[in-house]
Amino acid sequence: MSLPLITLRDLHFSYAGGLEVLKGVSFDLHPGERVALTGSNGAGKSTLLRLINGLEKPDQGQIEAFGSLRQQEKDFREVRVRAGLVFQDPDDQLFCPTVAEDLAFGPLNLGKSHQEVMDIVGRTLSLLHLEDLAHRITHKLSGGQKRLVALATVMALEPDVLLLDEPTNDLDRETKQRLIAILTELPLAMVIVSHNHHFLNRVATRQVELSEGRLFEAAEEKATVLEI
Ligand SMILES: Nc1ncnc2c1ncn2[C@@H]1O[C@H](COP(=O)(O)OP(=O)(O)OP(=O)(O)O)[C@@H](O)[C@H]1O
Repeated sequence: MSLPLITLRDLHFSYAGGLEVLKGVSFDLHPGERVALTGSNGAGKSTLLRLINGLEKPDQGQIEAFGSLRQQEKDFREVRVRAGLVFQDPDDQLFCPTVAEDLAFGPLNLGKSHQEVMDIVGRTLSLLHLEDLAHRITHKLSGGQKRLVALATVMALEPDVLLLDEPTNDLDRETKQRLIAILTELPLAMVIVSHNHHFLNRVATRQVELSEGRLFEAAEEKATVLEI
């Protein structure tokens, strides 16, 4: 198997003044893997995604991403673009007046030309079947629509890895099916946090569980790892 995109080594983490949430977590994410990250409420799943993305820093342990050790804030700028985190609450992700502007914000910030950005926005909306929402006012969208648009804003950065925190919340059955089809066709590695086991069984190639601050590999691997 190819070299991992992300490696976590013996991560320990506590929020200020709180109990230790992670007590020595090690994990490799390989190209093409779609890893289901499960665990009970408060187990530390969102926290682990935030650590991968550098939004929290470990008390102890190492994070390697895309071939480099990442320690300081500046090391994580590239990681945040290449490992796109879709937050549990879309309102944390969407802040522009319209959907198209929200999608354009990230690529414009990366210095892409107006034409490139227009192409990316069009391509991403079409990939997620969201063309009809392009000129809608973001804060007036439904919960499910916001969730898909939040995913689109991350996809517009053309990441190598997706970190998805509860991606099916607010989605109706049909939209969930559409999301399953989209995710399983994307040639990206993913870590997917969800309590929806039906969804995870359809999408994930591997499952890990966080329990009492430690990460356990599920005994059986699911569908074969996507070869890319
Ligand atoms: N900003 C914060 N400050 C202090 N404690 C926090 C903060 N964010 C989360 N926690 C605590 O850290 C623990 C892990 O939270 P986290 O959100 O990572 O769990 P989770 O597994 O994603 O839970 P859920 O399935 O309910 O979304 C919880 O006890 C939570 O209360």
